[in-house]
Amino acid sequence: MSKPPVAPPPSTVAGPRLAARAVDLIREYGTGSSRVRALDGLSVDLVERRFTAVMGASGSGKSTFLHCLAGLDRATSGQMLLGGTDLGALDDAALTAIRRDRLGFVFQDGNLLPHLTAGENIDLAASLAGRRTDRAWRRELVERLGVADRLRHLPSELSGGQRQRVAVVRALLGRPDLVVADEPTGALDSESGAALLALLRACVDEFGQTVVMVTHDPSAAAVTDEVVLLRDGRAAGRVDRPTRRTVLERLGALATPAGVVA
Ligand SMILES: Nc1ncnc2c1ncn2[C@@H]1O[C@H](COP(=O)(O)OP(=O)(O)OP(=O)(O)O)[C@@H](O)[C@H]1O
Repeated sequence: MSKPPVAPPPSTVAGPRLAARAVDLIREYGTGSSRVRALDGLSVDLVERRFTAVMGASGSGKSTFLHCLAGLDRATSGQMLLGGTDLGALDDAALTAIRRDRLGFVFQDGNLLPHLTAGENIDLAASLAGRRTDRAWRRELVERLGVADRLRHLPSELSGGQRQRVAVVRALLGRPDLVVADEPTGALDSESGAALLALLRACVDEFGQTVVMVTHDPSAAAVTDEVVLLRDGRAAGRVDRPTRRTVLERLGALATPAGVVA
């Protein structure tokens, strides 16, 4: 007896392999009259081994999407697929395991634990997971990000930009398949921002990782392979091989009512 056809998981669909796919994602916060729909039927494909920027006006749902993508938040409905795994179908323990094994997340504010030194923050995930740290890779990361001399300091003794860079080391140390970064250059001066973007670029080009980054900065977006635009919690087009100029144009068009391009 022949089995009914089963849809292939996204990572085996012909064409570029997908690192992740959002399907009709809805995320609501609050109830009743205070209910906010942060994501309103968002569908997005994220191609593996590509550097993707997520852009859109303030409040368009970028951070909410990133949190769903990284398994830090659950959608109200719709699917968030990581490879072939539907994150919404996982219990908390399985979700934690995926975050630990496959994801690196850089938060807007660094999100370091205040009572641990920068170095201890960097090593915490590996030691909790009982994993051995790749010392050479750790040394390369702290040097490339310019925090080698700050590792014995508490987060409160670091600048915002240093905290951000320590958080990047922490996120990249385990060589996760998917690196998710929420405005990683937001707190950095232009030189540190450029070094960080070059490192994220290297994650894709040299190490075969997938990077997804929320940014408001068209120059940062120009370092990526592709920009996904959001508007009012929905997909509002993409910019392939973006330049600062094409990104600015598309963001400008998005700001007008007729500007949504599928
Ligand atoms: N925890 C929450 N509780 C209630 N509303 C929320 C929550 N998180 C986000 N929102 C709302 O959802 C919408 C989308 O927010 P989100 O932070 O995803 O947007 P964003 O595009 O990342 O914005 P920004 O560029 O300003 O960071 C906004 O209207 C926001 O106020």
